[in-house]
Amino acid sequence: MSLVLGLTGGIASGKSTVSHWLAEYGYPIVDADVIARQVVAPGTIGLRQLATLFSPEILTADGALDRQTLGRIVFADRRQLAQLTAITGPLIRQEINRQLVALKHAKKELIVLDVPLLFEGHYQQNADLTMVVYVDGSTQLQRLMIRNHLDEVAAKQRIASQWPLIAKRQMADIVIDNNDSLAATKQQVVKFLTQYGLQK
Ligand SMILES: CC(C)(COP(=O)(O)OP(=O)(O)OC[C@H]1O[C@@H](n2cnc3c(N)ncnc32)[C@H](O)[C@@H]1O)[C@@H](O)C(=O)NCCC(=O)NCCS
Ligand SMILES: Nc1ncnc2c1ncn2[C@@H]1O[C@H](COP(=O)(O)OP(=O)(O)OP(=O)(O)O)[C@@H](O)[C@H]1O
Repeated sequence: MSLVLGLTGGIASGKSTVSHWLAEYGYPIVDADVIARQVVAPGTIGLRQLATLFSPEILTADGALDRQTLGRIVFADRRQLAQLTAITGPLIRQEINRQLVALKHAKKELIVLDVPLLFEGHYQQNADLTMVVYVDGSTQLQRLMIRNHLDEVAAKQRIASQWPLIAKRQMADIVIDNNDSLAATKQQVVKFLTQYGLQK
């Protein structure tokens, strides 16, 4: 039987960093952010629906999704974010379920379900264990501002569009503290793998 690890955190808390390490160990990753891009790729129903709902400025000259512009719109307006999620959410869920079924069928020992909105979207029901990558608010804000070239107001809006990270930490089976160095974080991931007999 496969062990499904629901991996989550807050925006820019270090989820992808941890999932890359787990992928290096050879474990398959079901990555909601990657799927979220696939379901609105050029030519998809998802993109057509977004183009109808939002203003034409969300499309680039060659008809692809201008993610930066859409991000600016939806993270500044909860109503529009809800409209976006109403379109992308079911498409993402369907593809996540499809990948999980295929990986379980292939009897993968560990399947990593990497979903930023794991708890908000009740995806923990699909997981045997949940892991939250945690950082303090000030570190999260700083890393997000640097990575996405956002000012403080825009970065705070993005953080506020998700459940507080501290609440997610309380809900998790396993907490990875990513406040310090990457090496210190990796050590915690290796400890988890060892505890569960997954160190290859
Ligand atoms: C708004 C979009 C176009 C911005 O794209 P961009 O490339 O700038 O960001 P990216 O997709 O890499 O997301 C970065 C992070 O933003 C956060 N985030 C994304 N979508 C949401 C959302 N609907 N609500 C709260 N936080 C979100 C996540 O922490 C995610 O890891 C994009 O995030 C999107 O299409 N979001 C809707 C799809 C979705 O709900 N994704 C979450 C997967 S469950
Ligand atoms: N321990 C660390 N020390 C310094 N920088 C870090 C550390 N961990 C992650 N980072 C940096 O912080 C940023 C956010 O990390 P990452 O992209 O892994 O977060 P995420 O949770 O996957 O974000 P998102 O939900 O937005 O996709 C990245 O620029 C990453 O390089």
